[in-house]
Amino acid sequence: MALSGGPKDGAELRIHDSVDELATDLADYIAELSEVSVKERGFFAIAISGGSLISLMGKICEAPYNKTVDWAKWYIFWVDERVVAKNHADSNYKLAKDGLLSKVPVVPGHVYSINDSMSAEEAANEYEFVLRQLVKTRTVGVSESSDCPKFDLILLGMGPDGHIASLFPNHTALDEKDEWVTFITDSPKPPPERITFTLPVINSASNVAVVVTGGNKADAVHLAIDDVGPDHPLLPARMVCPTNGKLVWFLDRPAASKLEASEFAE
Ligand SMILES: O=C(O)[C@H](O)[C@@H](O)[C@H](O)[C@H](O)COP(=O)(O)O
Repeated sequence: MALSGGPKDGAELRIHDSVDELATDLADYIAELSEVSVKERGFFAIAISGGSLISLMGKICEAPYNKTVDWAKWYIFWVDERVVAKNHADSNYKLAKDGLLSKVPVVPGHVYSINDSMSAEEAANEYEFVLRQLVKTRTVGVSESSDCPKFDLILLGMGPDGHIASLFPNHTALDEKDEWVTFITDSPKPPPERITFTLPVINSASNVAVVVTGGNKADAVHLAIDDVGPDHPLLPARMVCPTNGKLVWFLDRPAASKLEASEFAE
């Protein structure tokens, strides 16, 4: 049974008894948002991360979703990417292509992978340029309160240190306010060179989901969600707070095991 609620800034928590149950709920959530966006805007602009998120999203490629989702209307982006060749084992594009995109009829021209023949800085600039063109045509929406793109859905994982996308604790990339896409060359999680959406872009989305499983992330989940006060480190995941959008945390029991909010305690 999923336990839902929202102790922090209107965020919704969906805590699941098993990873399988979480994966089904996540597929339902994505399919529903896709349907709403296609109905309202004619497109579904979705940005995905790397890591365990991709296998947790796997059910979206299975029945019934593989037949019911309007795949032709999907426009797919990466919240962050490692600066490696697209066929490299570390590539987030390769992970998603092998695990998801090769299994459903998405339109190849709607898959916005990062240019892998450039430096991190050039690739970030080019990705932002491409996004700006798509915002002009409204394929990707535009935020009412900033000049940022407004993705229909941004899907994030979270590391045990509380990083999301390629935004790591205490890194200067967290302070980036002007760029939509930035780059880092010193990622504490290998590989070191990455490009990433900035916080203003993540927080301009209509919907953001953070998908976290496993007891090794329970401390970070607690610090990201509970009312811990200023003496604790401000984790990047805690800075996810959509301005006009909706935030949902998908957690399994081990990841949620250190949450203090009484209604979520074991
Ligand atoms: O490219 C990356 O490294 C990711 O986009 C990163 O932000 C990931 O989502 C988290 O590190 C969680 O990864 P796991 O779910 O595998 O722990």
